[in-house]
Amino acid sequence: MATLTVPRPAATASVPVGPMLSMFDPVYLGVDEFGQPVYVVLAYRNMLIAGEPGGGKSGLIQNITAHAFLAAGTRPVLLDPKLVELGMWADLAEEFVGPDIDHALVTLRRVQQVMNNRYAWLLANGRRKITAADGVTVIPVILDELAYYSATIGTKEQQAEFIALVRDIVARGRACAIPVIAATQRPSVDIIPTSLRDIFGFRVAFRCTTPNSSDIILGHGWAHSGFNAADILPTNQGVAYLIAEGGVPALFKAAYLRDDQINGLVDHATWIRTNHTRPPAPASANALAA
Ligand SMILES: Nc1ncnc2c1ncn2[C@@H]1O[C@H](COP(=O)(O)OP(=O)(O)OP(=O)(O)O)[C@@H](O)[C@H]1O
Repeated sequence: MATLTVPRPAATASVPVGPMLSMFDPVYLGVDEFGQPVYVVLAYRNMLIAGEPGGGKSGLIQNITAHAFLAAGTRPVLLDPKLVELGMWADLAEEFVGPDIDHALVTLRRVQQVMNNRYAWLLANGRRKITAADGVTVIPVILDELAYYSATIGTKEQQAEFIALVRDIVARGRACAIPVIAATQRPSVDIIPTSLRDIFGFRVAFRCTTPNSSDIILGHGWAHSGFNAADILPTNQGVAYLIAEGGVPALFKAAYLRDDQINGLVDHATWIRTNHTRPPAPASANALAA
């Protein structure tokens, strides 16, 4: 049974930064109701994040993305139809997919192939899962707005293939260091059927409009037992329920990175990953915005 890791570090404990971080380390998400830090280990678990627009999903995704890029031995794959939520990391990503279903499908097929290769390697070595000691890169697949690819753009066949690929990577990726972190602002059964929801080891419910949507994320019956994301005030952005497989939902407030802080982290990650500083924005981009 997975449980939330909420360590209480000594006052003198230092924060691991830069190349010492690993995707096998606990990822900092924010603080719980008692002001204690909330960490989760994502190398072997997938995370589903859902809630109404403006609740704070992208803020949480940003924390996880920053950890992924500051960690050594990761090749994050990003899918962001809005472009701007994860776009600042695009140059460092293994692949960055915008609002393009063909690109999304090609990318996920590639990830699936890597996953199949890793399973073949595990089988050949009589092993069942990849560990940090194997030195294999972790490929976090970070997806901001699942519903865009599964219900908004593309043909029915493309949407179905997209969902089948996500489902397969969520189901099999965790043993071979390919965790999926997926967000959606549409917590409804057509977007998150129970069979898909239940294979996400961690689920996060930001404010929802109804107790039913809250249950679609956390699991049936939690709203009735008092764990109801519809009770989170709209003004309390960043607050969410987190449930780990087999556990009980717990309220927490996600840490929030401002744009200038994200840019500072991108600069730092660029330096540690490429040994170069980040080039300034092209003049053409500035002209477009004028
Ligand atoms: N953890 C947080 N602490 C404080 N403020 C937050 C936090 N998370 C989000 N906010 C505020 O709420 C706004 C919306 O957050 P965010 O973009 O993350 O929501 P979202 O759920 O991703 O919305 P959408 O579905 O439209 O993308 C932010 O611009 C910020 O002002």
